[in-house]
Amino acid sequence: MGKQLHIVMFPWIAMGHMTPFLHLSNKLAERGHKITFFLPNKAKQQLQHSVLYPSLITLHPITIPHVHPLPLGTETASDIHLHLTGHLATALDLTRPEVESLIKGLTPKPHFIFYDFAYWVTEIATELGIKSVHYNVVCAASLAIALVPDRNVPRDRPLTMEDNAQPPPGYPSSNVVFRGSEARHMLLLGMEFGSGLTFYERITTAMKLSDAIAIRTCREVEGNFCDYMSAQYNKPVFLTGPVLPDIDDNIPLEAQWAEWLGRFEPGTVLFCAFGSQFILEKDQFQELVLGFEMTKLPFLLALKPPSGCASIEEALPEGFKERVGERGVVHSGWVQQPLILAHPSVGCFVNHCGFGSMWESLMAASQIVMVPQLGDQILNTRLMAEELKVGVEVEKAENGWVSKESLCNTINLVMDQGSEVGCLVRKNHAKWRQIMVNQGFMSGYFDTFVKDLEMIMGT
Ligand SMILES: O=c1ccn([C@@H]2O[C@H](COP(=O)(O)OP(=O)(O)O[C@H]3O[C@H](CO)[C@@H](O)[C@H](O)[C@H]3O)[C@@H](O)[C@H]2O)c(=O)[nH]1
Repeated sequence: MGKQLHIVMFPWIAMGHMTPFLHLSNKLAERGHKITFFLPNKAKQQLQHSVLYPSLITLHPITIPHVHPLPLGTETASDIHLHLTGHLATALDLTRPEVESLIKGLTPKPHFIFYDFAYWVTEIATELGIKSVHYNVVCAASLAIALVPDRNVPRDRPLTMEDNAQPPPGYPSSNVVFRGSEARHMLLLGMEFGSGLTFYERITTAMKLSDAIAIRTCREVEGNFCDYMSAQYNKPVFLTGPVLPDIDDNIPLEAQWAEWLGRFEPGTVLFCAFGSQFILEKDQFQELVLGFEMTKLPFLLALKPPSGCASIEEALPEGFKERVGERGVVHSGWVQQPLILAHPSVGCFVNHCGFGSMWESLMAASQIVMVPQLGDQILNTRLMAEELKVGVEVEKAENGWVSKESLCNTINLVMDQGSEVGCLVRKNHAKWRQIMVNQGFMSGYFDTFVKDLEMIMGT
């Protein structure tokens, strides 16, 4: 090993950001590097068990100041409704004096600060002679389409759908784009996101001020988008690869799922999960579960109760349980997604194509059906369905509604052994999976990433 690096991690205070920053920390610590990770106290309690190298990784709590109108005690995005998130960004900015004094007190002096939303840490870093790396945990395509200097986001008026219809000049794909009313997902760019900045201003400023941009992706899948980012910001773009946590062989799949999945033939069960964030409306939830019922295949759905419902039981359509019997399970708790995907009975993974699930689906053997909800998930889905052609996106109505027929037909399309589309995506997926699971693929990325860091350290 080369020199031991000391790296400060300061991610946006949302689980969807802190978790992948912690996976990255574990990989760096595995190679002997030291990590100081700043995060709110409650998140520290939640994430402590995921620290694999406690002698090298220190989770350091920071105090999130109260900002009106956030509820008292708010510490992370999970504590609040989406529309309040801008105020949480203001609270993040108010941690600056504490963060500054903590960084100044660290020994040995850190070599790097990794951050995403707290653009101002670069000023602290520059003053202390520390390099700053803007680490991105979403796909390069979503950065390239929305968060580059060449995208025009006017300051003097709200964004319109017309502003968003076209990707920025030189954007390298005509497939990985928003279609029709999906452009509404870009309206967020012009909205205030803490301390009087728009979301666009916050993130592009954060990237402009960095010494390097790092992205949790790989060149094979997103090389053209990474090159575009590098040209737009005129700085190096380093890739970490997917950085998926290793499966711990000592922790088996929970007995209830191992037993239930074990009842079915290999490759026949549908598994569905929509990540940690999104909550469906009740009518859409019911329509989707009816779509699974229509397939006549066994299914395990790990879904949150829809909005306005305290439990899954309360949300299920009338007579659903009696009709599907033992063939279908709708579970509202957390399941071990990677272990379920590794089970031989699972034949199809119906998912929202969050960035974590996207990589996990590529590494799994099952067919892939995608029902994206949020902006980056739509672009991930286009990447998978249109560029790599490894899965199929469920067709939606213009208002975003997914009908039971549409879901059922798409599942049948990939599960039917004779279907042309099913064969094509199976073949392409097998090819990509082979690349990803190849010994040395992930570690190769990581070795290069560490070398990249060492290279800019001396500049
Ligand atoms: O019951 C569950 C549900 C999820 N997971 C795991 O949780 C992670 C979920 O991550 P992801 O697929 O990225 O979904 P979200 O948590 O919804 O991701 C948020 O963060 C991502 C970036 O990190 C964005 O791409 C998404 O749009 C955003 O919703 C994955 O590793 C899953 O294996 C489980 O283990 N069990």
